[in-house]
Amino acid sequence: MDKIIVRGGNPLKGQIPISGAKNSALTLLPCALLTDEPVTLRNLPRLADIDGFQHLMNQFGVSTSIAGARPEDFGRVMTLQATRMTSNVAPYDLVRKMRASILVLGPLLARTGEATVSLPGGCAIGNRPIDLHLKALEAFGAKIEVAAGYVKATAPSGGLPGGKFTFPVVSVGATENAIMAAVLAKGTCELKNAAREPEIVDLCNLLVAMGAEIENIGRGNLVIHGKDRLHGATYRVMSDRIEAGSYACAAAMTGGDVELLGANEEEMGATVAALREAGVLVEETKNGLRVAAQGKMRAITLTTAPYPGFATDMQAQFMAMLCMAEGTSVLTETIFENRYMHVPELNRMGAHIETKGRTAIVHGIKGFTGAPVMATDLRASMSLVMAGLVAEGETEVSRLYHLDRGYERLEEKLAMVGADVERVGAD
Ligand SMILES: CC(=O)N[C@H]1[C@@H](OP(=O)(O)OP(=O)(O)OC[C@H]2O[C@@H](n3ccc(=O)[nH]c3=O)[C@H](O)[C@@H]2O)O[C@H](CO)[C@@H](O)[C@@H]1O
Ligand SMILES: C=C(OP(=O)(O)O)C(=O)O
Repeated sequence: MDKIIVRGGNPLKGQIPISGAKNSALTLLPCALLTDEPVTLRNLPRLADIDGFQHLMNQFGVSTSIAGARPEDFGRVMTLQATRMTSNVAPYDLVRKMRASILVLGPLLARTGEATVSLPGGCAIGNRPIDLHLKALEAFGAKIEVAAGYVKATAPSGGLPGGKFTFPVVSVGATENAIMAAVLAKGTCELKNAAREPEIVDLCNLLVAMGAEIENIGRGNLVIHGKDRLHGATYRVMSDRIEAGSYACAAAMTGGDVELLGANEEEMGATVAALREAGVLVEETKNGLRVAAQGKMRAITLTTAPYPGFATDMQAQFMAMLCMAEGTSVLTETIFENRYMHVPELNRMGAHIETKGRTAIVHGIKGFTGAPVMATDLRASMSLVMAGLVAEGETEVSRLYHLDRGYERLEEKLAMVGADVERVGAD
C-alpha cells in the first residue's frame, strides 16, 4: 500500500488550486437520478469517493461519461444520464465503502417510487445513524421497512404526497435526502431546522437549475413545491471549503504565505474567524484567499457546530495547527462522539493533547518530531500530514485511502508550495 513521506521544515509559499467540494459533489451526483435528461457536473474533484459514487450510479443503469480529463488538470467534467433505470437497489458491497451512498435513497424513491438501500453502518468517527433520513421521508408519505440490513422505502402510487418535518438535530445528509425526495413530490414538503451548509445551497441551486421550486434556500425552513418532472442541467461544483481550510491551517503552522485559488471567504466564515483569532492573516484576493503566518500563533477555544458554526470537518486540522500556538487551546467536538482518533498519533509525534470526554486540551509545543503514523479517518490523516510538515525529521503516513477519499492529489498540491513530500509504494 502507498505511503506519504513528509520531511518537515519548509514554510508553504505560493498558490494552491482548490478542488471542487467532495461533500457537495456527493449530493449533486445522485440528482442525476431525478431526470431522464443529461446532468453535467463541472469541477468534480478526482477522488476515490467520486469514483465509488460513479460505480453506484452505473449499478442503477445510469450512463456516465467523463470529458476533459487531462492527467495534469485538477477536476473533471462528468455527464450522467438516467434515461432508463435498470435497478433501484444499492447493495451492501458498494454502500459499505462509502457512507454517502445513502444519499441515493431520496432520489431513487422519488424517481421510481421505491428504493432499497443497504444500511451504511457506523464508521471510525462515530455511530452515524440514518433515523432522521427515514423519518423525513416518512413524513412526506413514504412507507419505510428495515430488514436484513437494508432499508426499503416505498411511495404511494402516484408519488409522495408531501408533508412537514422538523429535524430534532441538524443533519446534513438527512436534509439532502429529504430535499431530493421532495422535488418530485405531488404536493408541498416543508422542512424545519434543516441544515444550512453551503453544500446544501449548492444542492438546491442545481435542483432549481433542473426546474425544482425551493423557497428559503440557505435557511433552516425550506419549502419545496414538488414538480411532475425535472430536466437536465449543467452545473459547476462549489469549491471545497474544507480542503481550503486544511491548506490554510497548514500554511499558517509552517510560517508560510499561500494563495488558495478558488477559495470563498463567505463559505468559510467560522474557519476564517478562527484563523484570525489565532493571529493568522487572512485576506481576500482577486482569485481566492491569501493566508499568511504573522509570527507565533495564539491559543484559541473552538466548539464544533452545524453551519454557520465551526465545522467538525476542520477540527483535526485546527488541533494540529494549534499545537504550534503559544498557550493552551481548548477544542470541543459536539457533532461526532469519536472524532479524536488523531490525538494519540499527534501525541506520538510530540504533541501534548489531553482529552476529557468531548473536550481536548491542546498545550502549545516547540515542535513535532517525525514518526511513522496512521489514522482511521480522512481529516485525522490530514492533521498528521500537517504535523509532518513542521516536524523535525521524516513522517511516514500510511493508510492513504482515507486521504484519497477527500484530498485531490494532496502530495502534488503540497509540493507546488514547497513542501518536501512524496508518495511512495510500500514494499
Ligand atoms: C458526505 C458529507 O457531506 N459528509 C458530511 C456530513 O455527514 P453526515 O450527513 O453523515 O452528517 P450529519 O449532519 O447527518 O450528522 C450530524 C449529527 O447528526 C446525527 N444524525 C445524523 C443523521 C441521522 O439520521 N441521525 C442522527 O442522529 C449524527 O450522528 C451526527 O451526530 O455532515 C457532517 C457534519 O457536518 C460532516 O462531518 C461530513 O463530512
Ligand atoms: C466525515 C467526512 O466525510 P464522510 O461523511 O464522507 O465520511 C469528512 O469529509 O470529513
